[in-house]
Amino acid sequence: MPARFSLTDEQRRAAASRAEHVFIIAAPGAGKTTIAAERYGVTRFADRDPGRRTIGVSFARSATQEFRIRVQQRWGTRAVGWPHDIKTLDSLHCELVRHLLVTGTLRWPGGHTELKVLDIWRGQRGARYLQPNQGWRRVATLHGRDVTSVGTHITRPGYGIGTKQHFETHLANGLCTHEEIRAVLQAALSRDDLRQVLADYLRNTTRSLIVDEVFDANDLDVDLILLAGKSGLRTTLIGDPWQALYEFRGAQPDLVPQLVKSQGYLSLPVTESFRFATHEMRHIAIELRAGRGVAVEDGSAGEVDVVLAPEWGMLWQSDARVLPLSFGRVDNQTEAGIILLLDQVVTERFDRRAIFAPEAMALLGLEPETVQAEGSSQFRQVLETISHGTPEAMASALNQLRSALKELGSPRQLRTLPGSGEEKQRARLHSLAQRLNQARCIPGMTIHQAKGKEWPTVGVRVQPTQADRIRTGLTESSANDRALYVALTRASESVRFV
Ligand SMILES: Nc1ncnc2c1ncn2[C@@H]1O[C@H](COP(=O)(O)OP(=O)(O)OP(=O)(O)O)[C@@H](O)[C@H]1O
Repeated sequence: MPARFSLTDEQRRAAASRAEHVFIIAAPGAGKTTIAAERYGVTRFADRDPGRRTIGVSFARSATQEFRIRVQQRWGTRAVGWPHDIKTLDSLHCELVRHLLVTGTLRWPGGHTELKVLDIWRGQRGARYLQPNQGWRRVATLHGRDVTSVGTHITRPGYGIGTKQHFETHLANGLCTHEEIRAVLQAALSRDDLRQVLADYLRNTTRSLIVDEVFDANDLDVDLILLAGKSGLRTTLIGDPWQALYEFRGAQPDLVPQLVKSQGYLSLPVTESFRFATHEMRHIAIELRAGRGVAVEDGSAGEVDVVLAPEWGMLWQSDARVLPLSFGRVDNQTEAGIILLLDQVVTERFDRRAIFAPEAMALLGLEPETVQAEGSSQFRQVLETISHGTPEAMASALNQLRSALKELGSPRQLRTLPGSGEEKQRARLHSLAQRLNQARCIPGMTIHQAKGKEWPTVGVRVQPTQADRIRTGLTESSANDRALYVALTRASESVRFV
């Protein structure tokens, strides 16, 4: 199937290079995902090596889905049929650990070889939101060939399990999170015998590995790519160091140049960008990348297609025409219920889902099919109540919402929240009520959610200190500056502070 447009010479050279290890570095809109999809097909159909696959990986689920869609549009659905695949790095980790378990190389508690892998522990028995210096948490480790657990100091805030008994019971039930998978894989890679088993597996199953957004890789990912290269896989790394955003997952953009150097990658820069249709945007993109400051004009929410901010809270505090796609992390069942309420509103307004809606349903123990079939009329009544806008209306809407969730089948005890918890939820409902009266709303999302996407006009909402950084110049080594760079380069026509 022909491409919808002709690739440039730079893009074609990058996609079709015969070098075993290729490193493609490209600016926003220069076609990284386009090239990744092209190269996927080139290696997938060129290597007549039945049984050995071409595998494409990326980090976020949304980016992986985009990669898959582009491949299917370009090469047809067969291109990703077995044994070939496009998946997240996290699912490749799971596949490798599964191999170690089914071959008996490692033993999981209870003898499990098929695991249920959660994103986070939240909602599971014994799970708490743990803050640094709050004591110990359990992590998975290897003792000989057995997966077991050990206590460690809490260094990063997040959901975890502090007690040995709860943690090991989950493991013995075949339940874990991606963090346990990463810990086991990391421990396996640090042992020569187990590393060899993984190298053999990669060599026997895979011919070509294509990594999109490689600057989001953490040390484990980089080690795996290194192992893949050493095991004879053709490896392609594609990315932009200015767009590394996954610090929370341990991204270490500095490791990529070391990897590229140590394995003799052929570097192929792709410079021409297709995103920027105006002089204003071309100027902004070039100046920011050169570390120079730019003047971004002020505008109003009414004149942009989307509003981006570093945090969800900043979006809710902005113009009432901005309807954010989430409230952020869901900490309790009432918050989960409010996300489902928001989900109904954003689905109607924008034909897209609220961020964290699936997690909210899981936390409430609700079946997505039931919520879809029966939730709408229940949530409509709650929305009708909050539209009155009074504090009393918000309080009674919360009770109404809790009853609705019970009726939809939530097995959870939906209680009134202690302390200022209830007030916080009323404030959320009030913010949502303000949006319901608007004739037109503009979607709002965090910069992380906007990565890899583009709109004609983009509104950016930042703190005064961040606006100063944009005026004086950004640096690639600062995670905060990189996020600002990603936000400002999402627009094809214009960007405004809102
Ligand atoms: N050779 C080309 N001719 C015309 N349009 C192109 C070409 N290559 C890519 N594009 C278009 O440019 C846009 C950006 O491409 P793509 O999303 O692949 O870039 P990207 O580098 O992954 O962007 P980002 O860095 O923002 O994630 C897309 O709309 C794509 O269809």
